[in-house]
Amino acid sequence: MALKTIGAKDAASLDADLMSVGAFSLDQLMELAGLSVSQALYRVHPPTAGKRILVACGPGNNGGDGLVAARHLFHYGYSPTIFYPIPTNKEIYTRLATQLKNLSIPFTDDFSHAAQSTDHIIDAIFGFSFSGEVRDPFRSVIATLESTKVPVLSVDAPSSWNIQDGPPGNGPGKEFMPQSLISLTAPKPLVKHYRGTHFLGGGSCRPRWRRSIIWSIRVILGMIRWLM
Ligand SMILES: NC(=O)C1=CN([C@@H]2O[C@H](COP(=O)(O)OP(=O)(O)OC[C@H]3O[C@@H](n4cnc5c(N)ncnc54)[C@H](OP(=O)(O)O)[C@@H]3O)[C@@H](O)[C@H]2O)[C@H](O)CC1
Repeated sequence: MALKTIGAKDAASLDADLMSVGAFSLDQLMELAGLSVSQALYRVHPPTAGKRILVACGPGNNGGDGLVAARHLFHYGYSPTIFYPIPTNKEIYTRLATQLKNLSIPFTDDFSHAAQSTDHIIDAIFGFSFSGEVRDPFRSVIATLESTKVPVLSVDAPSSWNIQDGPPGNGPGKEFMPQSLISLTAPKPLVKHYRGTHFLGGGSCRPRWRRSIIWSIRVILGMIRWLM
């Protein structure tokens, strides 16, 4: 099924419109994004399948979605562990990290070690603002995601993939194909290279294709309305 997609530039300007004309705050959008991520994880990996969830968080808003998702997962009964190697100083991220620490959710510095004793991984490293080749300290993290046998749910984009063109031609990530992907706001063009379970917001695109088409149309109409 061909899905309508929006590129990185349009996704960023849609978010900017939501926060200006739409009067949403970043906290609200991130909370909804992280909640959707936690629900997608629950769908593909209920707690009975294993409660240990390793959440890899990058330095941008994609990482913020991961921090929010971890809090919700804790309240569903999972045992999340956070890998967050470049904690960002902006207030929103420090509050999200404090909320997790207040719940005694552990943070780890060693991703490859943590990946050996977890039941599922959430890849919230890079979203639609990723560009170029993966830089350190994330190169070895992407290599671990690529080689691990543990299932991975990627948030908005499989980290290391070009938002427009999909997997990189070489370097870390060229073989990375997460078991699940959740697209936020709308699918990005990279989804045409994706093979796996695909969620849109909180709903899976496979069995719920009618709903995803309607949802995509709503997003496009919304974009046109904001632009006029
Ligand atoms: N509407 C929604 O549903 C919402 C979705 N959200 C999520 O936000 C991301 C986009 O967030 P953004 O902060 O714009 O960017 P990213 O998180 O994708 O990444 C930015 C950081 O990544 C670094 N970066 C970029 N390229 C590389 C690279 N090649 N190697 C290493 N690091 C890289 C970048 O560093 P710079 O030094 O380049 O600035 C940034 O630190 C979207 O995808 C959703 O997941 C929001 O929650 C809002 C609501």
